[in-house]
Amino acid sequence: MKANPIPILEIENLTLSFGKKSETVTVLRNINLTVFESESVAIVGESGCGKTTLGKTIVDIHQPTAGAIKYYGQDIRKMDKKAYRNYRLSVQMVQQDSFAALNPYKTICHSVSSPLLEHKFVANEQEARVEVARLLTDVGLVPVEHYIDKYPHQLSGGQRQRVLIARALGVKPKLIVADEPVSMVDVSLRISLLQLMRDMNQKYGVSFVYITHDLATARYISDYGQLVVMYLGEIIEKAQIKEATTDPLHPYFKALIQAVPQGINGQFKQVELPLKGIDIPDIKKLPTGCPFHPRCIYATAACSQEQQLLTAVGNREVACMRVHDIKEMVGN
Ligand SMILES: Nc1ncnc2c1ncn2[C@@H]1O[C@H](COP(=O)(O)OP(=O)(O)OP(=O)(O)O)[C@@H](O)[C@H]1O
Repeated sequence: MKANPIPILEIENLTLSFGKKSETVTVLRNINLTVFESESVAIVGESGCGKTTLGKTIVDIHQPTAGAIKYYGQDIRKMDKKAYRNYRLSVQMVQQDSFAALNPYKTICHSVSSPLLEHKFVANEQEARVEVARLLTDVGLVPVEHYIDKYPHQLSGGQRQRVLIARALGVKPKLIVADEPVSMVDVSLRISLLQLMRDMNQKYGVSFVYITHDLATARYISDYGQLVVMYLGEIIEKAQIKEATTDPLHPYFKALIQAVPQGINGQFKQVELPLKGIDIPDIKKLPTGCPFHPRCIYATAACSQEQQLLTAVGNREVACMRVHDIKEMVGN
């Protein structure tokens, strides 16, 4: 952690429900998270745990049912028009599906230059083209003339993701929420895209919130940043990325770490996961007490009745009442 880091975004006691009355589903509960300048935060968890919903809430596509989001200390719901516009430009989202995110009938130059012209980052189309060329170079789409006048279908998935990152960078954001940016990209190209986010983070100091179900990729995005583990709409562990992945504390996070394939002498070892069951409970019918207790090998009767909220354990936060007992039992 850098000395005196400045918070860009503070999410406070955020809850979000979809639907009305009897149909209500609470998808995010009690989320507290601060993202600092130049930090890359990785949000991990199984499918359906609420990662995308949280990402969309950060950019105000979804509005919280309770709680607040602050941008540089100001509640986004209480901002005047100018401050709100600045927040919307400064907090960008890069979606998972690059094909859907780009207009198939517009060239790359058009798609990347539109926000530049709309928000007056450039004076005219000529200037816009120069800036698009600079942005494409920045994200590694060189030589630029091979890409600038192409249509989305003429590029690969990895190249389209680079275009989306270029478009987001054009409006000089402070924070980019990248939702599974590499999941639809060939495995061979994933690391280079993660490296690009890392480079942009280092070159421009842009913070990233990197959403992924693939824990193995989370360690690639930064040396400086938090890892946030979600389970059924809640954060269950929050720690610095490096420390967290070498010493997971929550039993669910321990299982996630063990699920990451580990090659030993070129062979992949089949590991038995420390879970009672692999099925994720339905978010609409949450278990009583700790939501993880039906799958937890360390759960006691108390875990089915009471829920431990996220609590400081050393320099991280964990939502498990048995965390100290488990540490003693497994000896780490
Ligand atoms: N607009 C919506 N209306 C109702 N329910 C929704 C809506 N959007 C998401 N959900 C529900 O919210 C829950 C969390 O979905 P979300 O997409 O945020 O999860 P996720 O962790 O990003 O999953 P994945 O990794 O599969 O994308 C799911 O049960 C989903 O069905």
